[in-house]
Amino acid sequence: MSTKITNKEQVEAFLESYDTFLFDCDGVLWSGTHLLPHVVETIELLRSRGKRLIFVTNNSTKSRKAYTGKFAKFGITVSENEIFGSAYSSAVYLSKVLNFPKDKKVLVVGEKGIEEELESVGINYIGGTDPAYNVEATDASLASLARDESIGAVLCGLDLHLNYYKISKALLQIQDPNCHFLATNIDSTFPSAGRLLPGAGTIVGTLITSSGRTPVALGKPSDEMMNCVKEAYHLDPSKTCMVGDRLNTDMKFGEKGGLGTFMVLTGVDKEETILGTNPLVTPKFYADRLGLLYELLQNN
Ligand SMILES: O=C(O)[C@H](O)[C@H](O)COP(=O)(O)O
Repeated sequence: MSTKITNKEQVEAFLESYDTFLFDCDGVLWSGTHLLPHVVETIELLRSRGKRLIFVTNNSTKSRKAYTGKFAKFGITVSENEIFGSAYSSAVYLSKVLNFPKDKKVLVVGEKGIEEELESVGINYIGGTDPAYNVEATDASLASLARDESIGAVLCGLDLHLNYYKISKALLQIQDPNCHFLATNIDSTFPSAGRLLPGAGTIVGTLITSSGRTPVALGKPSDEMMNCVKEAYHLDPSKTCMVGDRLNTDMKFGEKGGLGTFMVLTGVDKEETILGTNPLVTPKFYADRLGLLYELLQNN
């Protein structure tokens, strides 16, 4: 049974239960370029109560460093080490878990965020935002594709400049079973300006369908990401709460990791889904929006 937070006493009890909050970003703090109501005030409230905040996003288009800029534009001061994105999680996995060889390269299907995080851990890559991959698919360009033995992994995330040539190149590589197939995340959609847009999972899906392979996914709700976050921040799961807008990523991630869970209704999943029969996860708490925590405390 999920508790809906609707009054001041519930907010106080909720805040008392946790000392660390993991925040999803899209659909919780903002929707595309639109900041959600009283988010800044709620973050300030939590900081004033001495809470530790970590922003855990599946959006791989920006690196941790670039994310600090996005937060700043919204008037939220966040340091780089408070941000943990799926691009970084993927870079850590390649470097620490796979010990990715120095003489091999990662073929990136994705954006600058992935490139910058791979650079931060010293991993070589090709593809990504390189204009040389903006190639029209013609008989000639597709015939010119050849498997590159120096590529040891394909890492696929949200790619806003996707094209058939790039996908064909990635498929050619993962047809070799020795080439790792990784996905930053597999979200089917993400909220932007009140609508849902196709998520990284739809792009990864083209490679899953064409190759018949399943990637190792490194965003929420993967254990790989949770292990990485737990190790980086020495979390006490019983005092940590995952805040998100989506059952199959954020809430699942929190539940599997043994954390408290708090869902807001400003993103992908709605109240009917939580209250319906057999929801995928039952969040411990939920509320109409994150900013309500601040708003309810203003009432006498
Ligand atoms: O990659 C995507 O599909 C989106 O960027 C992703 O869904 C956003 O993730 P969130 O910030 O909600 O974790």
